[in-house]
Amino acid sequence: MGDFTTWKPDDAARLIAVPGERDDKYSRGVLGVITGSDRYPGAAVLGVEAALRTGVGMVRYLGGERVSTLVLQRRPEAVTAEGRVQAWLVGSGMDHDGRDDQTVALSTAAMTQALPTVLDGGALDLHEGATGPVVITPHYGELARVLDVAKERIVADPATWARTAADELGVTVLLKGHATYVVGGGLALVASSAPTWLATAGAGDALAGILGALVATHTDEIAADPAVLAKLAATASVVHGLAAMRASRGGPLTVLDLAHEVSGTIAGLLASS
Ligand SMILES: NC(=O)C1=CN([C@@H]2O[C@H](COP(=O)(O)OP(=O)(O)OC[C@H]3O[C@@H](n4cnc5c(N)ncnc54)[C@H](OP(=O)(O)O)[C@@H]3O)[C@@H](O)[C@H]2O)[C@@H](O)CC1
Ligand SMILES: Nc1ncnc2c1ncn2[C@@H]1O[C@H](COP(=O)(O)OP(=O)(O)O)[C@@H](O)[C@H]1O
Repeated sequence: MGDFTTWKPDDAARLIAVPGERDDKYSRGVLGVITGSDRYPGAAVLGVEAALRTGVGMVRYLGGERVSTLVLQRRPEAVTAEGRVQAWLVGSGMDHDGRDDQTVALSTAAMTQALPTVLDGGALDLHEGATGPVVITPHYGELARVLDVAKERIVADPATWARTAADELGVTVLLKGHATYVVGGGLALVASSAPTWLATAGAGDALAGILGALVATHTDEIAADPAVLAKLAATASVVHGLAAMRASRGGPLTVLDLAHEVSGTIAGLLASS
């Protein structure tokens, strides 16, 4: 993996924000989430579930009525009213070619608040209008679209393309695959703790939720040091991979089972650090 540093569970454990006695739901961090669409409503449910399992003061989900109803049916903890947030997660399950007016307006407003933002799925191109630090989470096909290169070139050398993307786009890049490469803030990290059973629809939506929660609970640290965003991205990948191991137990997994295992994965990381 060349000059990429392997990000290990011990490293990840240091990037978990444990609430203090004086913390409340607001001081811990509020994650604003603009994900899902009528075409892909499940992506919103999976991302919110994974974010809450990662630990965050509040998830504020903003989306269409149908998707909001599905999110609330699964997670009544989610707040669906607009309000202040510390970080954004935008784009998982967003219909890239058919973003509706409400989604465009919400996403555009989110991108100009100078807050740390995770961009996934159908919102990867919104990094251009962002005023805050951005981490994008493409798979190979999505990065090919963003950079307008053939997917085969990225498949052949993902580590190099993760670097190229970070340089060209000026954002932190988390490039998903069996090994996940993270480049940003002067760091080049790789996480490869995931079982191959993780190659299943919706797994990336859960990863985005995990990362969103980690970002929302570290906004002061990100403001102080841009490299923290890359460390959080690699941590999300490690947590995701370990939770997938626990959900899999050597066999197939479902993404909700993975999300369920995130809480125990984090407890395990903290206990062994
Ligand atoms: N339950 C839900 O609501 C779910 C919602 N989801 C949401 O759906 C949206 C669309 O996501 P998507 O990845 O399915 O399609 P899209 O971005 O158009 O891919 C473009 C092309 O890229 C390729 N390609 C794809 N994956 C690849 C990979 N891992 N590694 C390498 N290549 C890969 C493939 O090209 P091919 O290999 O066929 O040439 C594909 O045709 C997105 O917002 C997501 O969040 C999903 O998470 C599923 C569960
Ligand atoms: N062969 C593999 N081995 C381990 N993990 C994989 C493999 N292929 C994909 N993954 C992981 O599964 C997830 C798939 O995400 P993504 O492609 O965005 O799917 P979706 O859009 O359906 O959620 C990513 O976290 C990626 O790192």
